[in-house]
Amino acid sequence: MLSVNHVTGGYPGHDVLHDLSFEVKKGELLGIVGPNGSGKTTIFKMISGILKPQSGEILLKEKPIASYSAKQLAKVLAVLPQHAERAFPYTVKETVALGRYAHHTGWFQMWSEHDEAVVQQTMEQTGVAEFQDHYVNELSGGERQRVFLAQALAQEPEILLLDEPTNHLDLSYQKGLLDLLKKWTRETGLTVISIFHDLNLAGLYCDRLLLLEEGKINLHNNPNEVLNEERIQAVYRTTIEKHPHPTVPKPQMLLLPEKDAEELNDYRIDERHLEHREEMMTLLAPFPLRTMSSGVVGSGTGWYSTFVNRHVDKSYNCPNHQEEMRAFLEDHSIDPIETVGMMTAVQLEDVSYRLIEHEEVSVFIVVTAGGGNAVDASRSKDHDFNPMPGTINTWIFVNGTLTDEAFIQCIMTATETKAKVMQDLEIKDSLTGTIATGTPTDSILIAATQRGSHHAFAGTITTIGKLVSEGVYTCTIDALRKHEKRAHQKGVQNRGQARA
Ligand SMILES: Nc1ncnc2c1ncn2[C@@H]1O[C@H](COP(=O)(O)OP(=O)(O)OP(=O)(O)O)[C@@H](O)[C@H]1O
Repeated sequence: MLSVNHVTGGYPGHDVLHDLSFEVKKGELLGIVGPNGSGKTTIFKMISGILKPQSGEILLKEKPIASYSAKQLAKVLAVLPQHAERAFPYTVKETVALGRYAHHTGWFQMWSEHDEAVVQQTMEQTGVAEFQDHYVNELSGGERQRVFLAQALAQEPEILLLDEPTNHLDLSYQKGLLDLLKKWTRETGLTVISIFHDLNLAGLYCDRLLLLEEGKINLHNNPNEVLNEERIQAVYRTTIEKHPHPTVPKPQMLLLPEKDAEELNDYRIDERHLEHREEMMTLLAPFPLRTMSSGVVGSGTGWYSTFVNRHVDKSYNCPNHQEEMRAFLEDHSIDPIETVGMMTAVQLEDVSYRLIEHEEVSVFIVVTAGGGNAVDASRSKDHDFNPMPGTINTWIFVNGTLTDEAFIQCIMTATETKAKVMQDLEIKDSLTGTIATGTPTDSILIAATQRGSHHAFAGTITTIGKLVSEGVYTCTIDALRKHEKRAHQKGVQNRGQARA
């Protein structure tokens, strides 16, 4: 659809673009990103024929841009400029109708039914139809932006150039506009090239991104490749972090205010963040932690800031326990999207937690445990599948930065430690009579602040491994003993009542 070949040029005495080459396919949504002054608007001006390259050429549908008359170009290409603030005393409908100019052959050509239908449709699509008789200069910035978008669409272009289209739009219109553009590219083959300052929006919606740096292409590739943390930090010269989007497989670039970044470096998750609420225990982190977990919600890997261990009755049996858990969290004003949530039949008062430190790193361990349902993993084939609410739930908060490998090793270290606790306390699998290794529905959470000291490994004898094994060992023993004591007291009580 569009081919930019070795384009160099800019303004008199000021070459802005240096040997730019890229192609845009029909139906593609290409995002142009880059710091202020990197040449985004300049390349737009060249594609729309306002500026001529000093060397190189731009082909639109295989014909040089320069060979199109203004009217021919307007039939193929429409532009929504950055500052769509040209307020003049026309009504919304009159303004949108100007977009039909390219389709009229003479001054006196009649306004056709098709013209009317296109104008009405684009006004509907952009949400401006309801004020079509208002004057443009009486609208808000966002409303005006949508009017000029409707005008560009009324041109029925094959390619649409948008300079920061979401600039004046509120969240709902940003999403609405970008969803619509994406739909058009897919369904009608409209090609869209858009400048974005918001890298997250660009990453969410664009098929590919063109990253400009000082008038040159730094990278032209899919969003995940372009939105690389080191690359964006270097090009934009600022501190950002790349996080996976919580619900769609797209990258999100997060800005960290310099001061906060420093403050958060030695931020420590500990018992200050732990809260007991009715039926549940929560840990609320002030920022999302990188997690790997086997929770009922928020399981797998992600970034979560709320951690819930919920008490349920032993008889809890729900066909869709994830959905039920989400509804439970919502009922308690907890956003399930932000949450790793687990269940346990153990009384939450019997929790055991402990912060263990070594020099600049610390680990906060929280365990609830009951051994009544224990199983020997080496004899699991002897058991029927009858999952009960998890009885050993282990939370490991690492106040430091872990690699993915260290996350996995943390899980191994904690699991080995738990099995050793079962062995040392001689907790048996009631079916096989052998020493158990855990319970069939135990859950684990590793959550790291990803700030401060860096740890590549967390096997048993590494710095992190030692903290994890010590914490998990002591907390699991403590939690199991508390649980056992409660069970014993309950047994004594029951026997007493029976005798009475
Ligand atoms: N009319 C002009 N005459 C001379 N130089 C200009 C003109 N317009 C822009 N420039 C210069 O060209 C360079 C690139 O500007 P351009 O507007 O293309 O950047 P941009 O990437 O769109 O920036 P922004 O993100 O700030 O909109 C800048 O150094 C700018 O000062």
